[in-house]
This record gives sequence, structure tokens and C-alpha cells, in this order.
Amino acid sequence: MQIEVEELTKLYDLKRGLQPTSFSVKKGELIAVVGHNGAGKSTLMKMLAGWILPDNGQATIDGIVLRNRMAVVEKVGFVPEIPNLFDFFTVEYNLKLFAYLFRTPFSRVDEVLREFNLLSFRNNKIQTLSKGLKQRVNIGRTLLANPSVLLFDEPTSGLDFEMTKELYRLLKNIHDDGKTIFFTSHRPEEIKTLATRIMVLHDGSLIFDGSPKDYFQSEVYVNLYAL
Ligand SMILES: Nc1ncnc2c1ncn2[C@@H]1O[C@H](COP(=O)(O)OP(=O)(O)OP(=O)(O)O)[C@@H](O)[C@H]1O
Repeated sequence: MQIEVEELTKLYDLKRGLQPTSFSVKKGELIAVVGHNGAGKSTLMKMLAGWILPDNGQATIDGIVLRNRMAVVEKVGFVPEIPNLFDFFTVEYNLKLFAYLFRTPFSRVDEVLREFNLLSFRNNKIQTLSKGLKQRVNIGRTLLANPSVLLFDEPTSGLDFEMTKELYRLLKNIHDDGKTIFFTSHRPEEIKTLATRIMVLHDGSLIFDGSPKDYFQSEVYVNLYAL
């Protein structure tokens, strides 16, 4: 297994956060993490990305333990819901800063600019870009270090129809490249068509883990999500 999560826990004021959670993931899975607001999705993503440390439990990604945060940052690309880019620097400068952080050669910056159709925007400041373009830079940034696992927190939130379609294409390309992907989602259609596996979090607990087909026939779906 590529990812082993054992009793991973993060609790804010005893109740909220993520209750002890365990699962394992094979390389190349595309997992949708579903749940109402406050269910614990971002908490799980941030722990897997090494952004916050668990109170308890353990996880390994390609054999690297989460507490080894510098190594995790290079293994796991995290695309937060709100792009964490420097608005007042150019696209290229942002990518160079992160390449430096990830200890990646600057030649990767040109590759990412090309792969993400960003060459003509390289000298534009982030603050002048549309939401869709910012999203593209944000995703390109996470791929600089060529991580084997990618985590997307609500990647389609606030995107219009065209930008959403483009994001699906990007996700598919990244998945076809053999990467393991987690994405949090509220949208049944993307869960159905993109995901190979669904995890449902509810009040901080993992209450469903299975295929999209089983999910849409499950009591969890009927009770919590079907209209
Ligand atoms: N830093 C924090 N301090 C205190 N409570 C927090 C903190 N971060 C998250 N929480 C709480 O933990 C619970 C889970 O939050 P989390 O952000 O993981 O939910 P989520 O499923 O991602 O929700 P959303 O869909 O709204 O992003 C929520 O009740 C939230 O208020």
C-alpha cells in the first residue's frame, strides 16, 4: 500500500476535528472525500499534507512518516481551497520561490509553465489573474517537486462551468500520469464520474469507504445527501 493511515486523530475542543481514522490507499487511486461543512475533510487533508500535526495516530506515505514534514512536503502536493500564492509577485517568481522551497531545479519552473499553458502569463502578477488562472498556477506549483500524492481541497469551489471542465481535464491528466489523488467535494456528478473511491466523513468520523457505485446505493447517501 502506498498510504497507511492508522488511528489518525486531531481534535479541537474534544469534539470537532477528526476522530481516530484508519484506512489504506493503493497507488493511483482517485478518492473523493465527501462530507457536510465541518465534517473534518480539510483537517484530514491538512494532516496528510503535513500542514498540521495529528494529536494521535500515524500515517505513512511511500514509507515516509507524517512527522517528517520536510520529506512529506516533497511527496505530497496540497492544493488548498484558497490559493496560497504571493499576490504581489509574478507567476514565474512564485513558482521559483516554491521550487527553492521544494529543493527542485529552476528548470522545472519552465516545464510547469509550459505544461499548464502559463508561458504568456509568466510576468503577470498573481493579483491580476482570473480565478481559473490562479487555480492553474496553484496546481502547477504543487507539481513542481513531482509529488506522488496530490490533495485538492474543494478544487471546483467558485469555478464556473468552463473552468470546472478544465479542472476535470487537469485532474484526469494528473491521474493518468499515475498519481494518487484525494479531492474533497460537494458535487455528486464529479464524485460519480471522476472518483474511483468515496470516503464520507460525518462529524469527524469516517462513516463510508467504498466504490462510487456502492456509495450511491448506500444508506449513508440516502440518509445524508439524497434530496
Ligand atoms: N484551527 C481550528 N481551531 C478550532 N476548530 C477548528 C480548527 N480547524 C477546524 N476546526 C473545526 O473542526 C471541524 C472540522 O473542520 P474542517 O475544516 O476539517 O471541516 P470541513 O469538512 O473541511 O468543512 P468545510 O466543507 O466547511 O471546509 C469544524 O467544526 C471546524 O470548526
